[in-house]
Amino acid sequence: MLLLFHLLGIALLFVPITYVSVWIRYRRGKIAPQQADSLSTVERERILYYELLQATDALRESNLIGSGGFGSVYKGVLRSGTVIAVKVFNLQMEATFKSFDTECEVLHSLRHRNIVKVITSCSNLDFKALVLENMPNGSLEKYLYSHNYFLDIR
Ligand SMILES: Nc1ncnc2c1ncn2[C@@H]1O[C@H](COP(=O)(O)OP(=O)(O)OP(=O)(O)O)[C@@H](O)[C@H]1O
Repeated sequence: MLLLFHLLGIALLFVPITYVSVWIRYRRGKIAPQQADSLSTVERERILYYELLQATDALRESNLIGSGGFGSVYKGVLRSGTVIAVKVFNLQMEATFKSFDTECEVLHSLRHRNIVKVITSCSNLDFKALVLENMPNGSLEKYLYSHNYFLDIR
């Protein structure tokens, strides 16, 4: 009889523990796909290659703003009317792939009024570009190292 009480006690303990652990596993399982979903939403928000071509008039020479160590920057206008700067990475150089990934990662995680904002990116096997907020006053470098440009800091 005593043994029966013991077994009943164990069973009574076992049932809620099992229930709680199954519930925790179920919640974890439910949360993981939600995170994946939100990531894929970010992916989906990436701009399409043809949209970038449309915005920059097929990377027209007259839209070229400047060039840097890893590629060229073009001015463009999205269908919404937003003026953008498209940094197209030169994939001829091996280091460019790493630079694109690093710039994506760093600029996406930084948010400051003095740091250029990354609107989105466009990436496939043979084309990589960052869509940046357009800085109409151009490079800070020219203000820092030229005698002909002055910043109005009043
Ligand atoms: N968001 C922007 N808005 C307007 N012009 C920009 C923007 N980003 C870059 N530019 C222009 O394009 C030029 C090239 O920029 P880019 O970032 O490719 O070169 P960088 O600043 O020398 O950096 P890196 O060589 O490391 O890529 C800049 O000097 C600037 O004149």
